[in-house]
Amino acid sequence: MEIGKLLFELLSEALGLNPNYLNDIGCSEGVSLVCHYYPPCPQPNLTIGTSEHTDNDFITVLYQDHVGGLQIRYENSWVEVAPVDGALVVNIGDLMQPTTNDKFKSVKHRVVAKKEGPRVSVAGFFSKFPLSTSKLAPIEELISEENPAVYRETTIRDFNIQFRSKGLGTTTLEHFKIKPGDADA
Ligand SMILES: O=C(O)CCC(=O)C(=O)O
Ligand SMILES: [Fe+2]
Repeated sequence: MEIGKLLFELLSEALGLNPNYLNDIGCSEGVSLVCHYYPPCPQPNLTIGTSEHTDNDFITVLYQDHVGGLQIRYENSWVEVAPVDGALVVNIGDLMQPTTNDKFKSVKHRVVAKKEGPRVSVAGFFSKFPLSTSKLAPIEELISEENPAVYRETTIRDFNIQFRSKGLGTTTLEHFKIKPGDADA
């Protein structure tokens, strides 16, 4: 929780906002921990550890052990995120896009299967209570005539319902994007 709060302060500053902004709107309100255990795989080329996806949260603080296998999508290729002893990986999640009007984009990632192992990782997902009816919309200070809102207003609850109806690896964000003609409707 402490690391998350500090990260949200830094991210607020990077957006040109008051350092408390993202914490005040509840980005660090809750964290859920998911522990993964990847057994050694005799034929890694036939399967995948965790399939390609973006996380359904504001940010993820991830611990991975020394085995490796985490990859992020960068400029149309998969890039290894090599384990660094004592380091945590921080990923931007989907909820950050409607919040920052696409200033921070969620990162696509996956975990490949390996002959070595087992591999253990612990992901801390910073979000709000899944059924929270609190507003999910671009921060007003980040919207202007030159930067109009990319997403329509929704709630954390409705975003999660949409996410769960489609499943991991799909783009929930597309559903909440403002499309040409929406304003006339
Ligand atoms: O095991 C990992 O390193 C990543 C797991 C992951 O992407 C997730 O839990 O969302
Ligand atoms: Fe993930």
